[in-house]
Amino acid sequence: MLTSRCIVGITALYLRRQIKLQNRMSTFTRPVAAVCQVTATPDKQANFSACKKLVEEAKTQGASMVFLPEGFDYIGSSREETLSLSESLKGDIISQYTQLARKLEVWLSLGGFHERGPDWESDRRIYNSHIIINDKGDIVSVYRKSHLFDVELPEKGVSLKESAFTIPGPSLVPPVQTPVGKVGLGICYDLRFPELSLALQRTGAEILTYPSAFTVATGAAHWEVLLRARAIETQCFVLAAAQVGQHHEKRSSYGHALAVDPWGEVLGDCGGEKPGMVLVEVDLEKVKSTRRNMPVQQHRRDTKFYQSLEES
Ligand SMILES: O=C(O)CNC(=O)[C@H](CS)NC(=O)CCC(=O)C(=O)O
Repeated sequence: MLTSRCIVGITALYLRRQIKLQNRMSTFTRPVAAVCQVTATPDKQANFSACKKLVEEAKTQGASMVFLPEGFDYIGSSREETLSLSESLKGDIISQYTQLARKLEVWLSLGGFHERGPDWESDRRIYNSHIIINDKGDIVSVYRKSHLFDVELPEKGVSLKESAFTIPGPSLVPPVQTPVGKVGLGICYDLRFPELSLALQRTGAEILTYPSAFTVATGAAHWEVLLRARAIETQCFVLAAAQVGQHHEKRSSYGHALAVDPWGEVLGDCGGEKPGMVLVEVDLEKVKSTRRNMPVQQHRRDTKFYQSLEES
């Protein structure tokens, strides 16, 4: 009796282990994206170490592309500090990341790099740049944030003037083919402009990315609603890495790095407390079936149709 119960116990354990293994393997049937959240400070080296750990962990867990937020390099405590810490694409920070991508053979979305502008020596202005690095360590795309966050919300304690140090990007960039799908590039505040997401969708995006450093007040009110709306309108996956928590005495971010599927369902949420990541399987069949079943892109009228009210 005792013996047989024992065997039953062991068999049950064995079966449970098999099921676990099967579940684990089933999460690997599609390419995996890691959507990260960090608490960057003005300390660039510490920020790199923290991001590197997340990238290594994501790779170990099977991710083929890792998404880091706006300000992954640093969040400065003053305009002066933000400017003086900036670098060019050929500087140390980006070369550390290209080496990391090459060594781990993983793709990276670096969500908002403080990039010295073309006339840095004379005007000390930067771009806010979203950089895609492939698994060989090459920079394959650079998108420069086109909508700048100049916002005063006195009753919410929000006052930021991004244009005081940043040049608006000159253009959108075409979606990039990656191991998880075709990725359209935005940054943070760009999320509020559906024109941008539609333009990316029309040119082939299957995944939209909005690496962010949302304020706590605007994040609580708008973040998830906007991300899900962009996913539903475009029938794309939306992956949004985020900054979370306190960066320095004057600034905190909302967190909740999010992964949303083309139906608008939240697949993963990093919460509002601490750094971390969510791993999501990107099943591009979901993009196809959502678009097939409800072909809103085909139902959309031409641009003239929507402008007709302004002209009359
Ligand atoms: O300043 C840096 O170093 C990095 N850049 C940012 O943090 C940017 C510009 S201040 N933040 C946002 O766009 C927040 C948007 C937002 O919170 C909203 O749209 O509600």
